[in-house]
Amino acid sequence: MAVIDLRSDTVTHPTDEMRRAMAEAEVGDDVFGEDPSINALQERAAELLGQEAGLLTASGTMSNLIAALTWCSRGDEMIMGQEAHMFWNESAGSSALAGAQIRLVPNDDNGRIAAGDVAAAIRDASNIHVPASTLVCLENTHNRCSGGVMTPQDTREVVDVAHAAGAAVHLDGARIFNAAVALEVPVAELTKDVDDVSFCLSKALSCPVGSVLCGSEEFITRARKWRKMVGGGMRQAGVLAAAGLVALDSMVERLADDHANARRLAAGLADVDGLTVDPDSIHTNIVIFEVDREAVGDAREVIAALREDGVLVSHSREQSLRMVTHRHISSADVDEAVARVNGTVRRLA
Ligand SMILES: Cc1ncc(COP(=O)(O)O)c(CN[C@H](C(=O)O)[C@H](C)O)c1O
Repeated sequence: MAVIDLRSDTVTHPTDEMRRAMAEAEVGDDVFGEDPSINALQERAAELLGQEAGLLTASGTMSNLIAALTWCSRGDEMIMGQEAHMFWNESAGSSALAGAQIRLVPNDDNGRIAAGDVAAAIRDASNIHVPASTLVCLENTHNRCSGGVMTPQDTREVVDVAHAAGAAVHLDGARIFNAAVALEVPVAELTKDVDDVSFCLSKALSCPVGSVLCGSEEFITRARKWRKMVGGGMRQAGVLAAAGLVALDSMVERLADDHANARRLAAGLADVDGLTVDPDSIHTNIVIFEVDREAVGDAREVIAALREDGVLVSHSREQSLRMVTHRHISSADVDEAVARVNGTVRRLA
């Protein structure tokens, strides 16, 4: 039985076109700024996102950490949503390495944080007891909030409040192209107003490795040094950048297919006794659903049972599981996955 892997869009493999481009990539030593493929990707990414410059990093986690290191001094405070990936899934890097305290504000069901909540969280650093609020972090789309999207207006409202208080805004845009496709807006509409933004090449865009951090020339100059410090300086990594250039050319529009499959998946799961999900809440490629403990069982036991039946899912919160659609998941795979989930749930009930 073929396994249906819905754990994440991080499981995607490079396309044949990417592999050809990787093999033929023009390369150089990127520590000296001499890799033509990396330079082309960084310039292309910055232009697409309405920023001045870009920096290839090894991962979204590295990009987010470099943003914290660049904007924050030790003892500063970073404001972010209580469900932020930077708070839940990055090994406390911003605190451990950047020495910044994290201040949480509520996320709504879509993963948005409210400008009013950010304004209320800004600290009065003139008081000797109080840390300075130097960075506000956004996430679009939102991982733990079912792939929810922030609109350009949502983004500008938070940026205006942060800037009024002298804080910078970092956008964790791991899946920013999913947001742009779902909203049917140019990606720059979602990224041009923030102070820096990272997006992942290695998720739904299907590259084997990497993210690109974009911002002002001055920010990127400082970020490049922090990247070097954390060991992220790379040599002939143009073989990776070449895949990124292919991704930006060929893998963005198709994200709408992943979104349609996610809605199809949610509609199927909604009909399974013991599972709860609202198909109308699915806007991109992430489906988070609730498992009734009494009717079905503990979420982690359900993950194990689904694995036995050939469906791989990931854990989200308490009794919630997550499925993520991507280029290796067809609509037929979605229907087969729902049928298998039905069988598993009946077996456990
Ligand atoms: C919003 C966001 N920002 C940053 C990252 C980190 O990217 P990587 O370090 O995995 O490249 C992720 C990865 N998310 C991964 C996944 O979704 O499977 C896991 C949970 O880390 C992310 O979802």
